[in-house]
This record gives sequence, C-alpha cells and structure tokens, in this order.
Amino acid sequence: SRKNARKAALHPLWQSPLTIPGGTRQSPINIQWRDSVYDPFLKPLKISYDPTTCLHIWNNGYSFLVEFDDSADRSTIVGGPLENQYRLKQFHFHWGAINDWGSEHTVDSKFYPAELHLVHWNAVEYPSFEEAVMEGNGLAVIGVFLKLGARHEGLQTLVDALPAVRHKDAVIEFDDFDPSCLIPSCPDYWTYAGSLTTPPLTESVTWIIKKKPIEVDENQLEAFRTLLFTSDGEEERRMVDNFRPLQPLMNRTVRSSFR
Ligand SMILES: NS(=O)(=O)c1nc2c(F)c(F)c(F)c(F)c2s1
Ligand SMILES: [Zn+2]
Repeated sequence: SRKNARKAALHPLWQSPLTIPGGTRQSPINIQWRDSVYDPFLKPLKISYDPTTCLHIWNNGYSFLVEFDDSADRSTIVGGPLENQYRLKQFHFHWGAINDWGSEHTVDSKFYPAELHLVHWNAVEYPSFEEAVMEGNGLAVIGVFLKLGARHEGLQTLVDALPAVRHKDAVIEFDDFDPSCLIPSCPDYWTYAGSLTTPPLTESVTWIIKKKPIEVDENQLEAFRTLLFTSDGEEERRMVDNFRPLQPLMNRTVRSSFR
C-alpha cells in the first residue's frame, strides 16, 4: 500500500539503495578484531599474477580500475578460504576527501585513508565474470588497506598515469604491471562472506582482507583526489569519498588466518 511504499534511502553517490531489501551478507563491515575467530584450517593464499595480462586503466565514474586479460588462467589466486582457483579481472581503490576516512572496511571502527580491491572470479565453475557476479561463490576480492607513510614506488607508476584518466570514461593503455607489489608480504588476513560494495551489490563475494596495510605518501593520496566523477565537458565533481557506508554484520562470523 502507499504507506508501506516508503522510498529506500539512496546513497548520494551511486543512487544505490543504502540497504538491499532481504540482504543478509552485505559489505563493507567493521571487523572487530577480538570477535574474529581463528580458523586453523584456513590455507595460505597463493597469488600468481602475470604482469603481461595487464590491459588498461579506466575511470568508470565510481573509481579508477586497472583491468586484466582474464581469458585464461594467467593471473590467479588459490588457497586461503577458497575452494577453487579464481582469475584476476581488475583492481580499483576507494578513498576519502581527507586522510581521516576513505576505506570501506574498518578495523575496530578505525578507517584507513584508502582501500585497494583486487577482484577475481571463479572461472572453474562459471563461464564468465558476468555470470560469476550473480553466484554466492562467484567472486573473491582481496582488500588491502592503505595508510599514510612512505612513498610506495610500485603505486607511483599507477599515480603517474592518473592525469590521463581524469574524466569519467577516459581509458589509457597500461601494461606490464604486477599488482602483487601492492599486497603486503605478511600472510595474515580476515575472511567473511559478503557482497559487491557498488551496484549491483550482489552477495557473491568471498572477502579476504589483509591484516597489514601498505604505506603510501600524501602526494599519492592527493593524486587519487584529482580524479573526477564527471565526464569531460560536465561541471567538475572531484572523485572523493567513493566508499559505501558500513553494513550490518547480521548472522556472520569473520574468520582470521592468524592467532
Ligand atoms: N567494490 S567491490 O565490491 O570490490 C566491486 N564492486 C563491483 C561492481 F559493482 C561491479 F559492477 C563490478 F563489475 C565489479 F567488478 C565490482 S568489484
Ligand atoms: Zn571496491
């Protein structure tokens, strides 16, 4: 009826619903360290990326994505909480207007200034990424926190390319980049069952959140903030605060790979 037809609250950035009706495993979440449960059966995560699978960088109006050739098992992850091998499709970041916030996940309610997501799909069980996005075990996303500190030399090659993708829909060729340089060597991670944090928000992601952050410097974070949500010719809106609000944990346990 009319009185029940209340409009779902929409997030200003994406006009996406803040909550998915019936959603039971939405992301991001706060990771309460002391509530996470050590699982001795969790395996180490095995990451094997081939830098020649790197294709291009593009600004999709939510973030900037570095996309990979996922037509074969050339850049993959296996092990950890995963039952299958997953193929790297793209990586992207979320960040804030200032260093006090920007990450999607929080640890003990602490925000980091930015968060990296490496998106993989289950090519063993599904024929395409688009199909995997709709399945409960379709995707595996590695989350890496960024903290303010020393300049990150590996990230700098990415930062140097950002002016070329300042506007929404801009794309440039980008090759020979190995994203494992952005992943901390410490093997420790948390893992939980969640969702995409941007539309279509599907509950298809096994999240693997690295415990240790990587360090980047102020200039590198500022470079992210020079990007635009808007296309060339539109009134400029700076690409900042492109993170989704925290979602309820509901009936989920966050497991840790470490004591
Ligand atoms: N922030 S996220 O959860 O890692 C994430 N969201 C999305 C998304 F909305 C998509 F449409 C998409 F094609 C993705 F590959 C991802 S990956
Ligand atoms: Zn993301």
